[in-house]
Amino acid sequence: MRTIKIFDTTLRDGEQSAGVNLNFSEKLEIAKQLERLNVDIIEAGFPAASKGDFASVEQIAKTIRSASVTGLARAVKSDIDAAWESLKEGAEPRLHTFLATSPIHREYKLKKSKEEVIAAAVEAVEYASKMFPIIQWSAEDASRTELPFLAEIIEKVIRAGANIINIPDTVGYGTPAEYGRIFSYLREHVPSIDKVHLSAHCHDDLGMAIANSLAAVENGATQVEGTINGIGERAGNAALEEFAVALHIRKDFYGASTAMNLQEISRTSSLVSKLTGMTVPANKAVVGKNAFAHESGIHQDGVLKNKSTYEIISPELVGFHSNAMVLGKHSGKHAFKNRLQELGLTVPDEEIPALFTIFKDLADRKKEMTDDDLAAIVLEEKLSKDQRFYELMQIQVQYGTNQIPTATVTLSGKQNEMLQEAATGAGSIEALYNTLEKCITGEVHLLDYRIQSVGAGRDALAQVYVSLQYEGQESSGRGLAQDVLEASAKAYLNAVNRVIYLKESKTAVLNV
Ligand SMILES: CC(=O)SCCNC(=O)CCNC(=O)[C@H](O)C(C)(C)COP(=O)(O)OP(=O)(O)OC[C@H]1O[C@@H](n2cnc3c(N)ncnc32)[C@H](O)[C@@H]1OP(=O)(O)O
Ligand SMILES: CC(C)C(=O)C(=O)O
Repeated sequence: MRTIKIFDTTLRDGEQSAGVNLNFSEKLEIAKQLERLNVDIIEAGFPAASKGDFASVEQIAKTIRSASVTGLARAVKSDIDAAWESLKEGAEPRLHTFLATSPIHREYKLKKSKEEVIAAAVEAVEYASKMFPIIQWSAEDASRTELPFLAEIIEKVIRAGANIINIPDTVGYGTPAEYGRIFSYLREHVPSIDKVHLSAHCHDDLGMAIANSLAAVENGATQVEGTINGIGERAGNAALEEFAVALHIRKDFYGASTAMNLQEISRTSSLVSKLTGMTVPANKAVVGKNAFAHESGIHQDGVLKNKSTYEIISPELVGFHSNAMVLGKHSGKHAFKNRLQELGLTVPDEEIPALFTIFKDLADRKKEMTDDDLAAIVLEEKLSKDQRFYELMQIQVQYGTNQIPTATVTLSGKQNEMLQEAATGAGSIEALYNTLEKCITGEVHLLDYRIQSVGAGRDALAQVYVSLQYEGQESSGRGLAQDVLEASAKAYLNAVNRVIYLKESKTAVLNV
């Protein structure tokens, strides 16, 4: 089994993502997490680019001990000097220097002939080798470079002292077969190729960064570069978490793995996402919110019978510890009951059908049911079942910017009688609570009212907490509903019902 080295460039190429600007301490935080993830090389920045970049590369090099820290430099002496100054105290100082080789870049950007490009690259590597023990040289835009010229310049930079040769697909133009062929071509046509490591660096402009990286591995690459969550210039880089998990899951096919601590993937991904502000799409492979979610009944049934039916990666493998099986309107009783058990909610079998009806009713209106939703509806149902003296049947609230809010409420009362009232208030909630007060026998004083959403999203459930005084007794109540007003009414009634329940229980005890 070959071990592929992981070169993380989240802090250099990743930070080149439009709109991303990490400060010193954020970069350090990410570098420390990358160390926990156990990547082999951390490209901490481009030291010559700015004082800030220099300082963070320097600090990261001094701090990180178990990974090799590197910095990028053009084929320019002052860039290489800046890189050395910032990296020299690292555990294993390593330079990453590059020069474009493709005809497009030579002609339009560098304005250099092939000979001039070779001379500049060789000079930079020779200069760097007086300082750095390890030098990586990259042929920028390698995938659009004439292969014989690529082989020629690579042979010369190896002789000049480069230890790692990187073949970037700078603009994400290569296809897997084509990109893989570059590696096999170089292995055949560069005489000194066995003295160096070959590295793949792929961009995702055509969505092929991972496929290309894997093709490179099949054709002899021993190092793969990329970023966490695939962030980076334009469409981004190869997502390292996807690459490492692909190798792990398909080691039977690739015969290769990485030293990455896969359990740290979820934490690393969420840290990078938080600090860069680049949210991870829900359907993103390996780290997306839905990556381990099974929504439809047939899939859920299959997974419950044997996970391997629909799950090739376990969430635990990459550090997700909760089962994210999404329950929704297409779910069945098996999945529902199973989820309750996993949440530690013990519900007797005979109560499952009633709960399932409530759940389905809500799921019809809500996109998906989270664990919090499930726990909330089950607790609501379980805990208030015996305490329903006043029960909400219907509410109607009229509200307009220039109108007096008016509420109409229908309740079922203590003796199952129908109670109906209407009242106004300064706002909708006050109108509602004034109406409820008219329905209920006895005096009610509202003491506190709080509302919060259960889970996220516009269709999140509303959880209302009230505290009130009913017939001289303080009580609190909870109400859960998709609508704020309904949740408010339920919370109010729940608090009143608790007082009645307490009084009735005391009477019952006294009567025994
Ligand atoms: C594919 C990649 O991701 S490469 C890395 C890209 N990352 C970055 O560019 C971020 C950091 N860059 C910077 O801060 C700035 O571009 C600096 C500090 C490096 C240079 O800034 P400036 O001196 O203002 O030059 P500017 O960026 O406008 O132009 C780049 C110059 O470098 C030259 N150049 C580009 N690549 C190389 C190279 N590998 N070796 C030598 N020269 C190079 C360009 O031809 C151009 O030269 P010119 O001024 O003679 O035309
Ligand atoms: C500097 C090189 C490696 C690069 O980032 C690219 O070509 O994409």
